[in-house]
Amino acid sequence: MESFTITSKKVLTLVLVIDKAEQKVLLGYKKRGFGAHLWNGFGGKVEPGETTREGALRELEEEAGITVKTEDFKKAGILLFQFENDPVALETHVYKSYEYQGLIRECEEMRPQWFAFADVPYDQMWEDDRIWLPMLLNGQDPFYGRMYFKRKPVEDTKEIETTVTSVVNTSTSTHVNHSTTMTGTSFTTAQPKSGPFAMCDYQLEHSLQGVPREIALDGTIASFEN
Ligand SMILES: CNc1ncnc2c1ncn2[C@@H]1O[C@H](COP(=O)(O)OP(=O)(O)OP(=O)(O)O)[C@@H](O)[C@H]1O
Repeated sequence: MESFTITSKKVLTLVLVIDKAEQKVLLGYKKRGFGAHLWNGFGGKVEPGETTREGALRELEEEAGITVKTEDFKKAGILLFQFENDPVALETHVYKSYEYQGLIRECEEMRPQWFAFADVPYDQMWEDDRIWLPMLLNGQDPFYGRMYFKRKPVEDTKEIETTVTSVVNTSTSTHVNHSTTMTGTSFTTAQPKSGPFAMCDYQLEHSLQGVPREIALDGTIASFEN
């Protein structure tokens, strides 16, 4: 994991609004920027002077036009995204709400749409979403995950061979180690076509006793929320 060493991190947010009665989740189609052409929750960078909660609520209002009351807004977990040969990790604070106020509307960055839990378009989302989003939808939060990404080769050749070298599965944690032979970039069925990165490894712990507040640079949980 030498090439995945990190020296700093950027703090991001990701918000999932859920209609529990209808078993639907609100996602947004990202029209531009990082993760363009993928469906995802709403969120973005936390601005100076803002808490992660404030940043998450602001992005939800900007990108989907809706607000959530503080008491309904729950921290679901933290995901640390690490990229090969990039010392800056993305520490993403994930929030969820079963309630919202206002009218959902599109903006120049995001097109919101409701999806039944069974119809979430995982093949058009970041690859890590299919790992943690089902847990969030099933109420198995709080969770903590670390996801590792490699840049896809530029040339668009045909095949990709993926070998699962180790799988460790316990009731509350999953660790999968993929060794990927990067002979091609045909990520057609299982992976997003448009993203320049491929996930090569991840760790996830869910149903944690507490809600992680921060991840240290060595990847461990630095502190829990009170
Ligand atoms: C690598 N695997 C990933 N899996 C799932 N989600 C991911 C992600 N990597 C980034 N994300 C999310 O994508 C949004 C980017 O936000 P991003 O557009 O960069 O921020 P912001 O809106 O502040 O940008 P502008 O500066 O306005 O363009 C933000 O919610 C962030 O949590």
